[in-house]
Amino acid sequence: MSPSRVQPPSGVPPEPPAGTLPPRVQPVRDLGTDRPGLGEESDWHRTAVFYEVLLRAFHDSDGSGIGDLRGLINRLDYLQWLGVDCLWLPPFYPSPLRDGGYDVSDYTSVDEKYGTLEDFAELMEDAHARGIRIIIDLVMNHTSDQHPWFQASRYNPDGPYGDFYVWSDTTERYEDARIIFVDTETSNWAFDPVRRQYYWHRFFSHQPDLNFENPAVKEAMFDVVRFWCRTGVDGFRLDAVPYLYEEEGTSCENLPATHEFLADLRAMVDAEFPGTILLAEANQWPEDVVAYYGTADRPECHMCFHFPVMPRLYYALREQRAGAIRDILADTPAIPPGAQWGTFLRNHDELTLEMVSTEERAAMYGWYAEDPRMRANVGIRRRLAPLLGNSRAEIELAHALLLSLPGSPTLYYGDEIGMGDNIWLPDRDSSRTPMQWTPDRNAGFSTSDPGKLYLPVVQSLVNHYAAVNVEAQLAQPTSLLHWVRGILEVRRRHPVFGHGDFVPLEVDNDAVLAFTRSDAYETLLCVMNLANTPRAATIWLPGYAGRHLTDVFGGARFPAVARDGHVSLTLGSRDFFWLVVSDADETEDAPLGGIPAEVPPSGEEPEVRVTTEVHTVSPAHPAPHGHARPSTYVVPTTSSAPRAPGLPPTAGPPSRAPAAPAAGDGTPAAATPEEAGS
Ligand SMILES: OC[C@H]1O[C@H](O[C@H]2O[C@H](CO)[C@@H](O)[C@H](O)[C@H]2O)[C@H](O)[C@@H](O)[C@@H]1O
Ligand SMILES: [Ca+2]
Repeated sequence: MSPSRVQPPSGVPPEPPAGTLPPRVQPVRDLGTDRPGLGEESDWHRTAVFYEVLLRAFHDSDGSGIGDLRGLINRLDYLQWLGVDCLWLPPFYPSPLRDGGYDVSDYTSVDEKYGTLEDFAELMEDAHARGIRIIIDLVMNHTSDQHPWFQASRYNPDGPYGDFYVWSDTTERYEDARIIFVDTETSNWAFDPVRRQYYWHRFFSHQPDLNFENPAVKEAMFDVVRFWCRTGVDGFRLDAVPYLYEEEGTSCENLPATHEFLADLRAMVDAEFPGTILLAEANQWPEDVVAYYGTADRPECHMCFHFPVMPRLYYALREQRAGAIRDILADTPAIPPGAQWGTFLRNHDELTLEMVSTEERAAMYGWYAEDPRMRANVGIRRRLAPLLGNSRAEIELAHALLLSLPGSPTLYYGDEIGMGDNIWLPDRDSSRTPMQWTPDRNAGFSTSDPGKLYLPVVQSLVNHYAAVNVEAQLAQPTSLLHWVRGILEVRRRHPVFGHGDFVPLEVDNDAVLAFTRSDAYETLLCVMNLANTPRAATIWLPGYAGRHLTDVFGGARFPAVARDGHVSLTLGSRDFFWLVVSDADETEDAPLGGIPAEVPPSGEEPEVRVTTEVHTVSPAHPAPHGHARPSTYVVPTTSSAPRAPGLPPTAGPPSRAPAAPAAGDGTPAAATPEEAGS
């Protein structure tokens, strides 16, 4: 069938001149070859803590009811105070917003609802000035059906965009490809009445897939990447990356052509914008995901999200056994040097259950989605705190797992205060509601009329914004917010969590997960009780006989590893330990990974101090292989953050809560965001 030509109705973007590339792939202003940013440190992503922040949900600066770039700029002090290293911004491009912005209608602009490209440049500058990096979402697989490329493709099949999408006269192609959005879609093909052909779409029918077989599509996408690199972004989350190419007789996922394209993209980025990272969103099994790291000769992505481990953290908590976590990590192949996993507890999508067995999925629906309204596609559309029954112990344990297992963690905005969700909203909007800053109107997110908000603030009985908000938690020293900030600080002092080896340990109790993280400078023993009752466990640490164990949070000394290599510990309900493993002859005064804590022989709680001074540290924590920690390093601290009067006191470290350590003079170590002027 030859496609018939139909004239575009008024309102359809004009056809670009034949033979030219799309008009919006050149930078609006040329930022030159000097790329603004934090420099080209190649390894930062391996120790970074990421924070996913939805622009429209974070802070509304102008009372429009929609969060915006200036709002985020205003809240950078909060994020610096919290201690995150890199923001991930989901799409903020012009979009009909039928899929939260993942339906892009212009790749090289900012949607005017959020601000301007100049605002974006200011965000980059201000974030970098605070030592915070930014990666942005790159939605390559598909566009919105409103994108000028698609409109041109529909109306002029013989024009320059005629072959930009995957068109077919029949739906009997690629029949082995599954449907991903099973709640709404019945086919991966949709009929276009203008071109009178079907177009391919892996997601919503309003998101036609681009045709990567067309070299012009590849070039156009490279130019999009160049455009944003010139603004100084530190990297890209590559959305839905397994689906770029299609091939008859396959699942149309993870195809060799997709890997070839990614290797070419990486080569371009390395050559033209070194230091820019690529993070793959490939919701696949580990053996398929590791292919997205590429090979030494043809590297692809620096990071890949580890989708299968995420649901197993939740599974293990309800099953009260560590086996699911141990097994999936055992099935996870090694990754190349310099590469890193991306881990997370929640994100802007449903808690996907694609990477669990049918039996595990059924169990998780039973445990976590008792109301069918809580389900979406193959997953659960709820936030972290309500998923875990708002149990502080479970939320802490989930974070302890996230922050100590291999990978660089991503936090989802609002989870640091235990924000709730709203299952009465459609689709994944249930967990995309406005950030809760204060107990005031619109939770301090916006000054607009409440009815004008892009989504209502959460007003559920348990998670009402009047109770769950940043201001209240800043004022409460034992709040979840202070706890999260504290544990991020502790993690930062132990880069071994980012790049150390992971070794699972033998334990005599199924509820207890134990492993070591080791690098050339230190070894940490991590022990977690997944059960909601106390457990005693004997852990085998071959090679560590006689070593001392010291709690990283408070510096308390634990019984040493026995001569036969075992250690016996008792853990409370949902309890965990992070313990420094040190040589027997290392002294009582050994600093704990950057916190100059003193460990009194009596076993009293030590006083914990943080300063900005350069400390000279004895080689206190040699790794098992005998390497010494560098003798001098700067203790990281946020105490130099801007201050203002009215700081609510932060607590000294409670027994299990790694709250923000106090400064040496006894004053709280860091300013609140309010003090910092946000
Ligand atoms: O752009 C379409 C979608 O792309 C991402 O989807 C991913 O999330 C899906 C669940 O919502 C998941 O099943 C799929 O495997 C992923 O690629 C993006 O994160 C979504 O928000 C978006 O709708
Ligand atoms: Ca595709």
